[in-house]
Amino acid sequence: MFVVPALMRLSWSSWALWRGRRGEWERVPSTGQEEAPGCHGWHWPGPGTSNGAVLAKLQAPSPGSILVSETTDRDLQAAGAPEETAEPRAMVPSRRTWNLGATPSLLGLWRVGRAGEPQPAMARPAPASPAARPFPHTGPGRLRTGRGKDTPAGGDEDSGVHSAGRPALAQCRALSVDWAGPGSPHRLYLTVQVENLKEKLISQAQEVSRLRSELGGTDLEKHRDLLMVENERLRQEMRRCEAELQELRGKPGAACTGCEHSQESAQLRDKLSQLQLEVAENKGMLSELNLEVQQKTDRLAEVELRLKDCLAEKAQEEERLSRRLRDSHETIASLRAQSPPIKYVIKTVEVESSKTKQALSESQARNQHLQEQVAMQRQVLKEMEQQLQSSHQLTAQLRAQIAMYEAELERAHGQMLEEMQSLEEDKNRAIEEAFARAQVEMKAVHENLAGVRTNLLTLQPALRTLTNDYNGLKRQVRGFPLLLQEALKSVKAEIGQAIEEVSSNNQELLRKYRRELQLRKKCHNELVRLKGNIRVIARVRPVTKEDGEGPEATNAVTFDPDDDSIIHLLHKGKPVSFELDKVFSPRASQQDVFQEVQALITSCIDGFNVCIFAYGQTGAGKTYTMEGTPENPGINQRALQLLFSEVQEKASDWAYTITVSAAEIYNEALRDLLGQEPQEKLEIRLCPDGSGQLYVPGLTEFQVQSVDDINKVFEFGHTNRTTEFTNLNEHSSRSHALLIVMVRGVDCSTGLRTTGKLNLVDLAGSERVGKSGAEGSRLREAQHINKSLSALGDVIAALRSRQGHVPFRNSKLTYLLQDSLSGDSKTLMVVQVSPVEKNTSETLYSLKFAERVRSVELGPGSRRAELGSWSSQEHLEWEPACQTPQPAARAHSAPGSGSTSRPGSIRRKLQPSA
Ligand SMILES: Nc1ncnc2c1ncn2[C@@H]1O[C@H](COP(=O)(O)OP(=O)(O)OP(=O)(O)O)[C@@H](O)[C@H]1O
Repeated sequence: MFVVPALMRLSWSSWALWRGRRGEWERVPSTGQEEAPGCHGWHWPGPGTSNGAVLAKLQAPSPGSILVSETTDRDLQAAGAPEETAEPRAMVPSRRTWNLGATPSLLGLWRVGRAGEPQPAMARPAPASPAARPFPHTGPGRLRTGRGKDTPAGGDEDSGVHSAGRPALAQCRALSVDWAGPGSPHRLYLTVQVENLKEKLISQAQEVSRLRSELGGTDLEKHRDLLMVENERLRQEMRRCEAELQELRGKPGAACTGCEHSQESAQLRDKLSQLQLEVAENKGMLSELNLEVQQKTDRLAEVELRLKDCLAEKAQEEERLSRRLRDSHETIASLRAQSPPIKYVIKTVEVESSKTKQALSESQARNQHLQEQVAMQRQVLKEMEQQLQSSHQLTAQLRAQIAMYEAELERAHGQMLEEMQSLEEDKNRAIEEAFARAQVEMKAVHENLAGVRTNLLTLQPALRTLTNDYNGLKRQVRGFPLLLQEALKSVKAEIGQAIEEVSSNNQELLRKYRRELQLRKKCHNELVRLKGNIRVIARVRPVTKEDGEGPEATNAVTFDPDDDSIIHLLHKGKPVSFELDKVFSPRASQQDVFQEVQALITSCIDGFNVCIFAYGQTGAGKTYTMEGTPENPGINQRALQLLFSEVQEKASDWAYTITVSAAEIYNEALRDLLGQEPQEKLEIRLCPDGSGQLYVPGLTEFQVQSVDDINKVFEFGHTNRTTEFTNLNEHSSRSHALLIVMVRGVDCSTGLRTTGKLNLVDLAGSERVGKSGAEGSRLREAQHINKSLSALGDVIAALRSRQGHVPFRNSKLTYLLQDSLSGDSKTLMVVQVSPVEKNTSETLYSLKFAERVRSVELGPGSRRAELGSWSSQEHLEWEPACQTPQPAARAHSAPGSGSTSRPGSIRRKLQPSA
């Protein structure tokens, strides 16, 4: 880059030096239209020259007049070759800015003005603006020597110059007589040649710089950088592909033939194809770049060759010039040697004119001056040679740099090739892997396809069969409505028949069910009957704090561990045994007692009347057994609970209604415990419908649906009793309390109605108050109690002896319980026993009464004998004959055997009294 300015400086300085030394060069003003813009005329203002003599000087040049123009050697060549062209057309400077259409004439171009007298015709207007100037750096008055990169107007400047040949020496001779003079055309020609060479050097340097800039630094490096960036991108892309491949390899079942992997494989194939395309593009770009580099290299070599040629030509030209110079010197010497004619001439001239002598002396001086100039020019030439040498060195350096750049380019190219090779290998490897994987997947797909084909082949017969079946079914479907109608008809007939059968079966089953129900009832009834329609059980309460302490509070009751129907009583030191249906010790729970009762509850639901009453002296535990406590309820509560649960179990077939009434008999007066007026005495009457049923007008009846309702009823009755009597405990001991439960059922399927009545009776205390000498109200109470209890005994005795007349009306109690003590009714008497010594007399009488009741039922033969009427105190005053405890026979012993089976039985003891 620094070559061109250096050369330009060198060129300009040489001209400036030349002019500065001479101080005689002046610019020729541009003149007229013959001179194109940019043509600067310079003339040598020799003495005695005129405008009109310019052409004559050119045609017959004389010393002191010269034109230096910014022309090429071709211009000068054309100018110095009048024999070749009639008009000096080639004098037109070969700049493109010249108007080549207007061919200047020698007269216009080679006009020489006198010093200090510029010719208007030769004046050339200055460029309008710096931009209009072909070389802006060259101002007016400055000699412009560089041609720059301006294209020659003819387009064949270089070739034209060299091919057409430079002006021959003969031509120069023809143009100038004084070849050796300082202003001779020959010297001018040489000077111009030197300038042309300089220009060529500058041009070559510029060309070299341009090539260097084109080849080395900028574009190639940029391209190389671009390629490196592209390579880096391709590397990253390849690494990413490798990572993806690695990831695909790492995935389990990556070789499977799933759609996802196929898609990934396709994507990879696409990427690979893209990479291949990019590699191909890069290859193409690289080849283009290589081609360009090769072209640039060729051009560089061509320029170098041209430079060499120029140098060679320059050397030849210098040699030729030196040869010419020598020839000129020799010619001058030979001319000088030809002294006679010269002397003759001189003498002639001296003779002819002193003026000529003067001109000769001036010419000699001028010749001397030209010689000095030639010497100076030689010096300049030497300097220029040195400069040329330095430019050679620069050229060598540039070549070295170019070589270095080429090496670097080669290295980059090699690297790029290596990277391309590496990328190619990676690409091939990836392609191979992808291809292998694709092959595996394709193989699996083929296998699947083969399997599918096999299945298809095997399915085809099945498909045919199915098609046949389908067609058959289609035909069947077409006829299906008819078939359906027929089938429906037959099915309807079958269903009707089945319904009839089922209906008849149901009727039969219903009949059987009813029969079975009746049978069950009968069996149950028979079971109860076998157990005894009147069953007697005893329950001994435990010793309580109320019994006190001491000998009177000792236990006088014992039990047979092997027979739960025997109870032993130690009375006045003598043991007395009694046999009942069951004896419960003090350890027996309420549930144990209730288990003996629950069969009667079932009978009540079946439509039987049931009567359960507790008998015993005051404080023996009657109320506890019947009512119990809230925490441990007695027979009443449990019976009703069982009643509700049984009713709910049968709710699907039976609709039951349960009603409850509560009454009290005190001193033979019947009172409603649930009524609004509990003090009102009620009467027992026969139903007016003639059914023989009894009813109590005014007795309140509550319908209950749950145990809670029952509890409310009990609470209400208890409240009535409390309100009526201040000493409830005392009163309750002297009255009979009755809970009357009516169970009415309807068979939902048959409409059969059943009615069962459950009487739960807590009798008054049975102690012998009358024998103890009680008086007044106590006596009256005792009499009523004894009367009612005796009446109960009479009724029971009459029932078990199956007498035609049962004295129910002897007391309010038996009268009210009439329907529950007759017929198929079931009766259970619970004899409550106090275990302590002080109550043994009352216990003895209670047990006697119970045993009598039970024994009366047994033995039909003795029944009649026992059916005599009991006096009101008889059951209390009877003394057992058997003092020794004996095992008693069961209630269901064979009739007639009872009197003989057990010597100590009540019946036998009763016989004498009968
Ligand atoms: N089996 C038993 N277990 C525990 N305590 C009992 C038992 N039987 C009765 N008792 C208790 O004995 C006492 C008297 O009982 P209860 O009032 O039931 O006798 P009662 O025969 O009904 O008397 P009354 O004729 O005066 O009504 C009560 O405190 C009762 O709790």
